[in-house]
Amino acid sequence: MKTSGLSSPDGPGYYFDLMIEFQQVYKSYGRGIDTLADVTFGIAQGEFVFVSGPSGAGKSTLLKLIAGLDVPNRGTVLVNGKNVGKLPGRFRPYLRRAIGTILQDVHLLSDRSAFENVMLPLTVTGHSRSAAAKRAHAAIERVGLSGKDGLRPQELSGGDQQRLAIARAIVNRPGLLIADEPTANLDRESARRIVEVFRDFNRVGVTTILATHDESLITDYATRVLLVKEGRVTDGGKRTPRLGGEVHA
Ligand SMILES: Nc1ncnc2c1ncn2[C@@H]1O[C@H](COP(=O)(O)OP(=O)(O)OP(=O)(O)O)[C@@H](O)[C@H]1O
Repeated sequence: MKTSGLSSPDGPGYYFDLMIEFQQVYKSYGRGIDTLADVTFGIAQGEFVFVSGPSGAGKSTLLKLIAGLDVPNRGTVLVNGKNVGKLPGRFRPYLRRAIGTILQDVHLLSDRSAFENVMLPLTVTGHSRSAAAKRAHAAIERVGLSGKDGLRPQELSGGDQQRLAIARAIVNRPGLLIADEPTANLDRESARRIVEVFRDFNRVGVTTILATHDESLITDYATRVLLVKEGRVTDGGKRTPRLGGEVHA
């Protein structure tokens, strides 16, 4: 991928492998206030990044811009070198599949089993029913929900519902996983276990971006923090989490 003129927190070479690039991005929702203003940063392939900041700061907005669910008013958002804001409509399904997205409202289908919820993203990808079922079972196993395939979302605990949302997000094997407050409403222990599920995916190479305002999770797990506050994004750079975990390049 090409380099950019961005300053690098880690010296030359860092931006050669950029997966996500924000270049002077502005986003407002038409009330004269910029939710995001002049935001410039890059995320390299394989990073494990937390997006933090107070409620209403713009964390969800930032994630939606990456996922192509919203477009900037000014500036450029590149994902894998593609300008997401200008992506022709016919390419959007490919972007959706390249990014595993877990938004704040989990949007699991309550009238379908856990297995059927995970199968859904595969129905549009042209897999045979048996190949899709194999993948769905593998995804369910990867997030630790084996044996719960037949349960409906409302029969699962809050933590297990998040696991199910993660299984559905990764079933198409995306290279990028983004999750908005995936541990909200979970007790401390369940929250940690969910972050560890994400960390396991990151360890096998999935670039992972988690929005949270939970400082203890950041202390324990973050290898890099982007702080969103009053429309600005401050890059905290690389850090060593309390619970170890290697810092990715
Ligand atoms: N679709 C929208 N239309 C109008 N305003 C919006 C929209 N989405 C977000 N906003 C506004 O933009 C600001 C940032 O919202 P955002 O949801 O990105 O913040 P956040 O940091 O994720 O907050 P929280 O932690 O509470 O989820 C808020 O003032 C919000 O009201």
